[in-house]
Amino acid sequence: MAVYTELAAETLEAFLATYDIGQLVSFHGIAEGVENSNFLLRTTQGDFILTLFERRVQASELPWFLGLMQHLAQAGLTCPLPVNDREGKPLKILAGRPTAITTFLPGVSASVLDEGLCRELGAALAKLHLAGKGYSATRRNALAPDAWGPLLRSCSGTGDTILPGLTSELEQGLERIVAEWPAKDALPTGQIHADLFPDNVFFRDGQVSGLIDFYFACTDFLAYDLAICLNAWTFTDERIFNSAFFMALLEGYEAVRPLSAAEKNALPILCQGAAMRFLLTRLYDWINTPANALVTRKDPLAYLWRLRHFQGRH
Ligand SMILES: Nc1ncnc2c1ncn2[C@@H]1O[C@H](COP(=O)(O)OP(=O)(O)O)[C@@H](O)[C@H]1O
Ligand SMILES: N[C@@H](CCOP(=O)(O)O)C(=O)O
Repeated sequence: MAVYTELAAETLEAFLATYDIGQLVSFHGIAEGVENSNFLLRTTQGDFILTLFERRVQASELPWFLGLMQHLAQAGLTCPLPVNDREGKPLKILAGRPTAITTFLPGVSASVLDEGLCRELGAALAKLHLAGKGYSATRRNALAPDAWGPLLRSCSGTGDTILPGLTSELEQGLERIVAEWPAKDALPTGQIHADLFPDNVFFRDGQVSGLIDFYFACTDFLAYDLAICLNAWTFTDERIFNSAFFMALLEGYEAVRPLSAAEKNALPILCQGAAMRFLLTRLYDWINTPANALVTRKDPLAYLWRLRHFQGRH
């Protein structure tokens, strides 16, 4: 999260008056994250998260995300729950943005990863995939391979200012990924989180205690979600691959949901695709983040090193 839209206390007080969650005690913008504006609200009834949806999220898709969170919570996962206003509405408009209040989850994300945490995360991801089964509404992945070419072209010219030769390296990498990407019905699909990075997972006593940030969730290959996590969790210092973390994450996942042979075969290309997807959105954001926003841009090159690793180049 981040803060792109500032809020005055009076605006927030008036907004909260349409809910039944007590009076505002304090609030502050959350600097972590990059997508939406987020505030931690303390009211006389407890803590809540206020999200103003800013960027990649389509307002028409918000009911799907909120419904997924509700479904997963009912299936036993710990994730934020949308809070309804007095009229029973979970989605409103504040400062011209679609806005939701969700429950606050206690817990902290891991600042230093280890094999045990990777194993736990793998198991939690597989449980999410199983729990998502009963949620039948689908959402197309707006950041699937067909979106990567246009995203790269929209950054053209800028890539090489970050690293000479980057644009042509990405064009070649992308061509191969798109050519080898599994066909639509080649692998099991379902509801995927699609952004289960360490900052979106809370742990307590070494066990996963909660998952947050479902606003990239979509219906896609389950093994692609695993590939995203293998990218995000198994490199230290942003470029050093840790094979023990990789194996632990895979084992944790397979202890709950064993992979099919087709999924195992596809994993190398799915890992390349996952690296490409985060590299491209980071590259786009590197150029397009407003200078006055409370946000820390993420380094695109951290995912170039991952891409090269999964391409077998070191
Ligand atoms: N439901 C929640 N409970 C507790 N903390 C939260 C919750 N949602 C977000 N946060 C805090 O806000 C930070 C950014 O949230 P995140 O959902 O990752 O943002 P974004 O939508 O921009 O990706 C998290 O790292 C966490 O500290
Ligand atoms: N995980 C993405 C950025 C968006 O996620 P957030 O949870 O940090 O807001 C990345 O690392 O590129």
